[in-house]
Amino acid sequence: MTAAVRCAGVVQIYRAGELEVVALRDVDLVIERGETVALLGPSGAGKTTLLWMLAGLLRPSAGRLWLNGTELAALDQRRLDRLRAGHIGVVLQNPARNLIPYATPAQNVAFAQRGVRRDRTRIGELLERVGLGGVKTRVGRLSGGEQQRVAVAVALANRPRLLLADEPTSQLDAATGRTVVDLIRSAAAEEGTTAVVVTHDQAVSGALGRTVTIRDGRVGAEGRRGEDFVVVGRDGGLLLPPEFHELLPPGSRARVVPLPQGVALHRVDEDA
Ligand SMILES: Nc1ncnc2c1ncn2[C@@H]1O[C@H](COP(=O)(O)OP(=O)(O)OP(=O)(O)O)[C@@H](O)[C@H]1O
Repeated sequence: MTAAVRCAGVVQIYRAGELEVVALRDVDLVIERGETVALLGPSGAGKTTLLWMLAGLLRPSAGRLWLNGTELAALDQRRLDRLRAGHIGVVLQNPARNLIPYATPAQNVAFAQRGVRRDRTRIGELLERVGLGGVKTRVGRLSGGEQQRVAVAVALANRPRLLLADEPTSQLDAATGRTVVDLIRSAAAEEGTTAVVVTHDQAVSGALGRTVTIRDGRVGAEGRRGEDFVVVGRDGGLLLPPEFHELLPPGSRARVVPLPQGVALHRVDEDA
């Protein structure tokens, strides 16, 4: 089956005058349809950059990117806009940025359905699920957490193939955060929506099917069912998890010892 997301050697370099920041270096990633992925990693690792790329808001400096088998670089702006409106739901870090402040939650979700089939039942259901059913207040007057929940409903308005959410529970308490995660999980299970969620919240990452940890612009680790694995990069490189830095400090030398199913790394001390 065609993967929902495929990144091959994706690089992003931001240029600010003389300065170059390499935000992503050779990201290889495949996400299957209906998977729910938590994108983890320290601040500045490149998570938001990767999300923006998957949303078609940023074109990679190098590398290739496919959504459901369609290479984004091959689309002209009109086709890209159509793909984004119909098939991609996005929750930005600051949710107020993609909401209409003078409209009600229901009007906001309805607006997301413009140009696509209007589905009033869906609007009501989504707002009910995020605890905002029947709320007639203008969105600009709602709290940050309520706006965040409206943004999730807006992003799911068209049963997107791909949901991209940047810290969608950052302003929610644990119980409300869980309702948002449950909604994302049921969109995946019932509608095949693939979700990529940037989060620092372990309750969120633990409830999603897979974790992908970005470190220093690369996929450093992946986890499933509570277990973390390192990922071998296209150059053969490995990013050792920080908890092993004491055993193998940066710059240390190690002997690579082959084993039947992989290799072991044995530190070689100076006098060995
Ligand atoms: N528009 C930009 N111009 C220049 N540098 C940028 C720009 N956007 C991001 N960066 C830099 O790219 C790197 C990755 O940033 P990004 O926002 O993707 O990280 P992040 O993992 O999402 O961080 P956080 O968890 O703090 O949101 C950082 O070093 C950041 O300073």
